Amino acid sequence: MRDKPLLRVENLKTQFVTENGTVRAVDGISFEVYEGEIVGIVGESGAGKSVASMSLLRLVDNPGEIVAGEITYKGRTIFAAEETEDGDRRLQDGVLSAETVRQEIRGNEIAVIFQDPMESLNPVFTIGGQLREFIELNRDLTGDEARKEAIDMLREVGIPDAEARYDEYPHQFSGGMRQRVLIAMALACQPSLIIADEPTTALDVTVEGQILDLVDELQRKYGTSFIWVTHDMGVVAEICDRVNVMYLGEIVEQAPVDELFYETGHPYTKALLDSMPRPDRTVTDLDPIRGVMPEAIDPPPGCRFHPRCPDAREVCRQVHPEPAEIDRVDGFSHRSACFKRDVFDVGYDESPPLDNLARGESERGQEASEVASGGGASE
Ligand SMILES: Nc1ncnc2c1ncn2[C@@H]1O[C@H](COP(=O)(O)OP(=O)(O)OP(=O)(O)O)[C@@H](O)[C@H]1O
Ligand code: NI
Repeated sequence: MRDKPLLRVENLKTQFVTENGTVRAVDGISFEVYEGEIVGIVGESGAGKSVASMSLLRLVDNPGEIVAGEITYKGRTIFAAEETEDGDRRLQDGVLSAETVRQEIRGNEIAVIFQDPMESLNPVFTIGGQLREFIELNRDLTGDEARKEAIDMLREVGIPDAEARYDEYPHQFSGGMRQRVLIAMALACQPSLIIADEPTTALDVTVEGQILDLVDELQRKYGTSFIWVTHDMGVVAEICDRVNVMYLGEIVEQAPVDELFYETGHPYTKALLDSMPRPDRTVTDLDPIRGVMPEAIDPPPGCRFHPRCPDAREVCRQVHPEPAEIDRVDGFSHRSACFKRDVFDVGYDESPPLDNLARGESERGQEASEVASGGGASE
């Protein structure tokens, strides 16, 4: 048995009521974060990664609302509600108020790093001033002590000449440097968990690699847990311990990172991996994922991935798969929501294959790439 998780999310649902209908952005996801691990949330644009991570601190913007599920952090209930029969939601007793989550949990316990540092940094104040003020607000340090701590933090995240650059403004820092400042801010309150929503996506790959190395190092030093949101399996491979793969509001696969890469359970995960550049294959070998992800407003019936899945069968169109445990590794579950595995007793093997668009295109795509590699593509 493992220790209790730091964070537990159960059957979380977050929706946006719009003119065109209800967007089921996050539709019943469950996962845990244990102490000291980096947990990835990966998936294509629109999968629900950001809404899911913002829901954890109840930071969903209007008209979004968490409609169901339970979020517990160190034994405190950040959110717990149930859908009533008439479709309303009812908060359970003992749930922290939104105010308490903002004051006692956010920053001190769970910090957030966003993709665009300029959203979090004020252009008219110096980097050092902002960091110092943040430290004064959140920790028992003032004046020179806070200044010294701010400089130490800048040094810690790899800002060269930290003392001199303390007095510079955000626009004098490169994108990578600004992202390092945000990491310093997140770490400044010594939180147990940092939620990072694609913080390296806008950076070039070299700088991205440096930031990922830094996070890895700091994670080891401070033992901080991370939730790392990305659309990039390369990033997942580099820093995550365990991974949640999201598709259209659902977690379709969940596994320790090596298991996900080498014992892939879900065709969507496989498609993400096949579309990832790797040193051992040429660009022409890359296999983009067929079709586009449908709208979360009107998800396909059955398995939501079935219209794009090369392995889809009739049963996949009719029955909706929930993630089920297909293996256990080092005490962690490997869950997949695909009927191909024997744990699902729904007659996948006897079910007729779907001759859908994805299959046709998949076969054509394969021929094309065979031709390309047979032609001796060099780059
Ligand atoms: N304010 C909003 N109003 C209506 N729908 C929204 C709103 N915010 C997000 N959504 C919808 O919720 C779904 C999930 O969006 P989300 O931003 O979480 O995706 P994501 O996986 O983070 O994508 P990306 O990689 O592009 O950041 C999408 O269908 C999106 O259109
Ligand atoms: Ni996002």
